[in-house]
Amino acid sequence: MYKKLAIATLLYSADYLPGVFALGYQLNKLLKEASKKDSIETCLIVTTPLFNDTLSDLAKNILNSIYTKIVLVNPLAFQNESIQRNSNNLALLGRPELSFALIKARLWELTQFEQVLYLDSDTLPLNKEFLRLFDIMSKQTKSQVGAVADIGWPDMFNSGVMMLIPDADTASVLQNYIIENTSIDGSDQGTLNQFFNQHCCTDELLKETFPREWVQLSFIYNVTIPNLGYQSSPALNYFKSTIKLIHFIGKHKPWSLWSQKNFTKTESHNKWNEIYEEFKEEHELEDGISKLDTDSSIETEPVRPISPVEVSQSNEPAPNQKVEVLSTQEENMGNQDSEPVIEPVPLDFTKWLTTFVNKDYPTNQSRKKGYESPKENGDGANNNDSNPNQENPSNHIQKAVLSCNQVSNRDIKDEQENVEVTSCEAANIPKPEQKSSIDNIQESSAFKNHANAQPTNKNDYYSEENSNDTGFSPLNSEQKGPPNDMQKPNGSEDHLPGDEEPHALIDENIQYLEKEKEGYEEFLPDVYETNTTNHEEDEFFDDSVEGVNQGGITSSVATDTQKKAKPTEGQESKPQQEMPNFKFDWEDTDYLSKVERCFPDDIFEYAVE
Ligand SMILES: O=c1ccn([C@@H]2O[C@H](COP(=O)(O)OP(=O)(O)O[C@H]3O[C@H](CO)[C@@H](O)[C@H](O)[C@H]3O)[C@@H](O)[C@H]2O)c(=O)[nH]1
Ligand SMILES: [Mn+2]
Repeated sequence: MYKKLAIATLLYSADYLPGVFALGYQLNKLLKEASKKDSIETCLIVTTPLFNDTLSDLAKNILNSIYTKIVLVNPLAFQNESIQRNSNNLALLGRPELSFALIKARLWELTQFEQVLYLDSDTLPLNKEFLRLFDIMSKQTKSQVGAVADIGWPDMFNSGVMMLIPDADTASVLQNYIIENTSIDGSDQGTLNQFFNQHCCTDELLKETFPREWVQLSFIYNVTIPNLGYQSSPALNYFKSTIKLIHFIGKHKPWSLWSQKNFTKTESHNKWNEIYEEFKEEHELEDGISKLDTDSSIETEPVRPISPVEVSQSNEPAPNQKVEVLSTQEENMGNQDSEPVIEPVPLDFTKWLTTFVNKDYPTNQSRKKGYESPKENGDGANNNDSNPNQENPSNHIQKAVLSCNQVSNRDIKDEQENVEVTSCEAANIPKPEQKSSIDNIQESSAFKNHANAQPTNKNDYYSEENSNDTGFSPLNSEQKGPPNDMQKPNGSEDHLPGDEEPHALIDENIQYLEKEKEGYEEFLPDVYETNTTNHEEDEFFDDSVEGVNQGGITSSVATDTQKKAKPTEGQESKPQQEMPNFKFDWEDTDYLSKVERCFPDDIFEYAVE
């Protein structure tokens, strides 16, 4: 009797679609190669409003064709409160968009599967060997999670690759745990570690009876990039041939313009681009999407999106499609990338994304045109007037955001074609042989148990330094706003997920993700206004500041990176003194006089002078 197995990934904002596409495409390829296509489902967990209201039919068709099951999920109960509670710790990561990643807790509700391999959408399995995880974890129990040590704090696991056993009780206890506890990192990784990982139990007595267990998997199943560790370069050489999966952690994903400009020569990013190109070819997306030449036409030429009609006409309608839904309400967003582009860029993400976002959606909403500089609002006042209903999830988030649909709205405002999506059932699948099932899962009702014997929260060791290492934040000026469906959940403490009313798809309830301007510029070249740009960002693109110590601000690092660290394949062989020197704000001390950071490729190295 075979187990019902699945590989699942997550999508709660449209800007991660490229990752979801490339991953889904690669999964299909490798499952086919391993002759496991019939025995392992590929499952996309996607937030309900994003799927129903934001994504275009084309995007849905493609998703349907590359994932066998699409599960619509709604926010966790008390999402808003959780985000609020976690905001301080999340601020240490500088990744406000991850406030919503706690929705990964819903993975344990996928009880139609006996075992699930969860993969972040920024992961890329390199070969079919990654499927060995199902063998390695064949005796897994529901109280265990299989995962790889996180490079930032190796006593914790990275939650981007996890083997898990879906289980209603575990899901219930976990969701209550989320309600009652603060996450170490403000997001899912902290909470999942606190919940499953015995090493996170700081009380020695409780540790002995810790009810759950992290089973540590080999790093080769989740090689996070960039890897800042001392041993990373030689180890990478040594273990290279054994690597099964790579994971692009941090703010800059391989499909982002920043990465496309800075990481084009690295092997891992080349690999991702290669898979993405194959994906495009298979789906005949070559024309009109993500084909960008270098000239000024970038900003002036109208987008020629591939119409959903073109796709659906050439494909069979999907038989027996159904949707799984897990609960209440949630966010969506569509964002775009780009910036004042002067170099060839493989992906024109703005054009690309507007093709995949429902044309109707942004035009129905009022949204803000400018952005607030995060530095101008140090008190955390809510300037987010495009989100009048938003319940001040965190000051950090509030001040760091910008209405994300501006560009898509702008780019598509003249388009006559409106894609009306009224139900998931209407979606077609492009390839008849690849049938996706979209199901509604009713949320399990018993969420009343409380987690016991949990460690107390220790937030102090997740310092900014650590977050830099883990999240690659020193080089990253991007800031993404969280999905902003952060309205107060219906109910009070005793309102449990099972009691929630079914999610209603009402436009007014859908708010817009906003993005901090600093990072958002990557996505929004044509709304980039220099007079509202903070000084640091000007410097980001300004050659004249090369070599100038910016006083330890993040953008100074980014400036150095942009101009000096154009990584090339042969860079490793250069003498150390020719390497670019990166200074992080936390290094702006005596330490800096002794230590030089180099950025030979996409990996940092230390060199003591
Ligand atoms: O705006 C977003 C952000 C995230 N995701 C999804 O959530 C996943 C996690 O976010 P990601 O950007 O991949 O996080 P990492 O940079 O990998 O950061 C680390 O920290 C996160 C927060 O704890 C964990 O979720 C990750 O697994 C862990 O690797 C993504 O892959 C996506 O599947 C979205 O759909 N939209
Ligand atoms: Mn990730």
